[in-house]
Amino acid sequence: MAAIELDGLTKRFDDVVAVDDLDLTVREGEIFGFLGPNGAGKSTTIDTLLDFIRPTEGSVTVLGHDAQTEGEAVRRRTGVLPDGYHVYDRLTGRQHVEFAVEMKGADEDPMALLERVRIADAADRKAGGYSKGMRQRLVLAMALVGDPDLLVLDEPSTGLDPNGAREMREIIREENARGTTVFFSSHVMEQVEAVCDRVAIIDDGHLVAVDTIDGLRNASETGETLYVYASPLDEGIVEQASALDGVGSASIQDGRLRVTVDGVSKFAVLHAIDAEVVPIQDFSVAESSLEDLFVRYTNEEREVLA
Ligand SMILES: Nc1ncnc2c1ncn2[C@@H]1O[C@H](COP(=O)(O)OP(=O)(O)OP(=O)(O)O)[C@@H](O)[C@H]1O
Repeated sequence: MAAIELDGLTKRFDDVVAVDDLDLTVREGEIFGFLGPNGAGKSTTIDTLLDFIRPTEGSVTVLGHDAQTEGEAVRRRTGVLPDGYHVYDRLTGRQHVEFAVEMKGADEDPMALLERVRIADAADRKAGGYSKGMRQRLVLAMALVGDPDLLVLDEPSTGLDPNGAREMREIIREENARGTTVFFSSHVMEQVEAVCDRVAIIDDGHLVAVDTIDGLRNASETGETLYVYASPLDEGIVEQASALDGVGSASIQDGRLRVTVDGVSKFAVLHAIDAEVVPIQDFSVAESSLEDLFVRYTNEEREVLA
């Protein structure tokens, strides 16, 4: 059974089409990244999963339940870390979790949940004194009450420092290892690349890609990026390099010529740069990051629509 099944999901707000005919399947047990630039439709999609927003057209099925007619069953089995969460400054961490346990009619030990999100040592401090990362983990502990089968995280790394983001990734992995499907939205590519089995990219309400990160790399043929050390480097050189066969894009970055290679041998491109554009002093090769892929997919989509 799929953890999430969107079938022709469309949501219009007056004349704004926030989500347009979205088909998407998230399998049970996956860590699934839902990527898109600001305003792409991520939060709107997430809100339909929990029946906070009703689709204009299409259907949403979560853990085998219809999100509209069986919303309560969905919410019982789903833990949510919302984008705009807040904590009560004057209550302790433990009190927050106790409250969530009571609300869900569960019988879990709040301390065990706080341990899972690694803030047990601050359990009896007031949440008003927690850092942003601690507050977020506290809300995550509340989302974990009732042992959800699906965890929905809306932008879980926003505003976290690198340590906080890493810790969040570790917690996500641990929860997944306990058997929980994780669906999280993000525009922080690094976060998604490090932890996801598959990703979907959405732009302007449309689904533009669904695949593993390796699959996206192969499909977009942006297998590699070359960094070429040469002198002189100027816009004329960039223009000449862009025009070479097999070059996706060229730019100057940190004093190097950055060239993406599209479906041809990198050596052919290096040779052409050296022979026809500028003598190469040195070079390095990097695999495309998800960030490159993301920019490419979302830009292509805009070009198609233009
Ligand atoms: N309640 C609403 N009324 C009118 N328009 C809305 C409403 N909610 C969202 N939209 C519009 O729908 C589109 C998608 O918004 P949404 O918040 O789903 O994007 P997002 O991908 O979550 O963006 P972000 O990364 O900025 O949170 C945007 O154009 C937004 O302005």
